[in-house]
Amino acid sequence: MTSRKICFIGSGNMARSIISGLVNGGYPANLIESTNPSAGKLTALQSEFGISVSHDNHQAAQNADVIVLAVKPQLMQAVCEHLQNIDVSSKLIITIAAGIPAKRYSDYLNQPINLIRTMPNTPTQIGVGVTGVFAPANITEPQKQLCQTIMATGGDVVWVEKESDLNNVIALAGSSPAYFFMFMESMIQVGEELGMPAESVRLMVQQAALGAAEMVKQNPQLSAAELRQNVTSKGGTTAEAIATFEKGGLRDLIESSMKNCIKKAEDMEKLF
Ligand SMILES: NC(=O)C1=CN([C@@H]2O[C@H](COP(=O)(O)OP(=O)(O)OC[C@H]3O[C@@H](n4cnc5c(N)ncnc54)[C@H](OP(=O)(O)O)[C@@H]3O)[C@@H](O)[C@H]2O)C=CC1
Ligand SMILES: O=C(O)[C@@H]1CCC=N1
Repeated sequence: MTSRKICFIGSGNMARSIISGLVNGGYPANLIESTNPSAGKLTALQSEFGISVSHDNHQAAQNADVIVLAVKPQLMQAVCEHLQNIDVSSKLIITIAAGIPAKRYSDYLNQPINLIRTMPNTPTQIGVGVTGVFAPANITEPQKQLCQTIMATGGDVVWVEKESDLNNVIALAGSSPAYFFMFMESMIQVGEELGMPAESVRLMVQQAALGAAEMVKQNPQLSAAELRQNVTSKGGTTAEAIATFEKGGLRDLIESSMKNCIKKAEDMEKLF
């Protein structure tokens, strides 16, 4: 495992997920620092993962070999401008922000930089995440390998050749855990309205989702459609549920949701 010092600028949901993946994946906690303006998240990260924490972005970035930019896109410019007088020529910068083109960061930092753009997702916190990664042409193989090592502690890593493909990654993986949570949220609500005990309802929905995902994973020779058909007895109960989804336009809805997700990322790129 690498011995590079990593600092996270911003300690919100996604930084926490990556830190959790890193520490649980064996990355030394004493090489990780995370910054945030408010104290609560820092205290929690420090006690849970044993990492260093700070309110001082500048000092943390100065001390790090790898800087992970993990603030909201609209704060990114101001956060980077505050770091402008740090010489980052020997550092690797990894951004996780949606909707900011890689080339903008050298303007924000006012110097040439080594930056890799990534799109992780929150299941990274339990080691089953997936991260899309795009490296601009100036990034070296050792820098790519370092990024791969860091992001792989949280799960799978998918490298994309074209930066624009990262917006597809957002729709497929970055944002998509929320789609599945919403599906489960709705099922849990119905189950509870049917009068089943909340704990049993959650267990059934959770295990059905987990089991379905695991079956996709363990049966690469079968398409998702075939796995669905294997559940669906002719004239049976599942067929009725699926027909209701079809009639309600679920497939069109999924397509337009994903396309709107991509469009939002593209629109954000025009703003930054
Ligand atoms: N959540 C997700 O599933 C994913 C998010 N991303 C990207 O990750 C980034 C962060 O998103 P997410 O973690 O969800 O957002 P959060 O709001 O949870 O985290 C952002 C954090 O940045 C902190 N912050 C605000 N200002 C500063 C500052 N000046 N210096 C340092 N930290 C600061 C905030 O602190 P405070 O709350 O105290 O203001 C907050 O803790 C975004 O760019 C997003 O596009 C990418 C993939 C997936
Ligand atoms: O919702 C967002 O903008 C971020 C990016 C992907 C997941 N969360």
